[in-house]
Amino acid sequence: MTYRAGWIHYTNVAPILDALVLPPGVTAVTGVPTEMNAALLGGRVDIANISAVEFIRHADRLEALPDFSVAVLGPVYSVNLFHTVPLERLRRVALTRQSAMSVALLRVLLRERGLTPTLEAAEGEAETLLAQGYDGVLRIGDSALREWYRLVGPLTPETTMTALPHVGRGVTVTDLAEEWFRLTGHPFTFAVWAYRRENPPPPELVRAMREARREGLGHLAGVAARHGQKLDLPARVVQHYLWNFRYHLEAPDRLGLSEFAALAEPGHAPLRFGPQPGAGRGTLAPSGAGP
Ligand SMILES: C=C(O[C@@H]1C=C(C(=O)O)C=C[C@H]1O)C(=O)O
Repeated sequence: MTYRAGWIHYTNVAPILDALVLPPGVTAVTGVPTEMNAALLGGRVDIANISAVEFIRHADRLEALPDFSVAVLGPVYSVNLFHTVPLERLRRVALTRQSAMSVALLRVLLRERGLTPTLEAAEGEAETLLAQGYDGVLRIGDSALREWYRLVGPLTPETTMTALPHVGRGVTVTDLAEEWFRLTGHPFTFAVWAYRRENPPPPELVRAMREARREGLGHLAGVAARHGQKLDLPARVVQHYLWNFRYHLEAPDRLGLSEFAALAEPGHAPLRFGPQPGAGRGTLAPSGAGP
C-alpha cells in the first residue's frame, strides 16, 4: 500500500527535503501549512510537517517523529508582524491564512501584553495592506523573509543579518520567535512531522529523511545558493536564515513546545513522540537524536 507524505515546502525545510529520495511505495504532495494540516487531519496524507499547534490540538490522535522539527532560538526572520504603530497601539491586524502556528503565537504574545486588537484574515503584501488601513500585518515563510529583507537590507560585506535594523521605510518588523525568546528564554518550535498514531511512517522513509537532512545540513552553502536564486535574495542571507534553524527536536525544542502548549491550549492531551532512533539498542545517550 502507498504511504502518502504531505510536505510544507518553504525554504526553511529545504535542508531536509531537497535531498530526500522517497523510498518505493511513498508518494509526496506539497502545500502551505494550513493545507497540509487539513490534509493530515482529513486523512488525505499519512505524514506531514504540520504547524505544531495543530499537533498539540490533536494530540489525542497524532504522534510526531522524535527527532524532526522546524524550531529556532531567538529570531526566525520569517514570522513577522509588520506594523506602523507601537504594539500597544495596534487596532487592526491582518493575519495570513497560510499559517496556524504564527496566528496562535501572535494570540499568546498579545494576551501576555494585555493587548486586544481586531484580528482579520487578509492576503497580500504587508506594505500594501498597511497602506490600506491595517496597522499590523502578520506574514510567514518565504514571502515574509523577502519582505523583511526588502525593508531593512541590503547587507554590506561587513555586516551580518543580526546587525540589520528592525525598522525600514516607517515599518517596524517584530519577529515573533524573538518575542517568544524574550518572554520564555526557550526555543520556539513551529513545525513537527506528525502522523496518525495507528499509521506510523515506514522505517525506510524516516531513514531516508535522516539521510537527506545530513546531506542538506552538510552542504548548506549549496542549498542556500540555490534557494537564494529562487527567492532573489543574496545566498548569505539565506544561509544565515537556514543555519539558524534547529531541525532535531532536541530537549530545548520540546521544552519550548510544551510551554507553548500549556499557554495556547491548556488541557491538551499529552504530546506523544515515536521511539528515538536506535532506542532499545544499547544504553548510551538515550535522549540523543543522532546527527
Ligand atoms: C518559521 C516558519 O516555519 C513554518 C511555519 C509554520 C506555521 O506557521 O504554521 C509551519 C511550518 C514551518 O515550516 C516559516 O515558514 O516562516
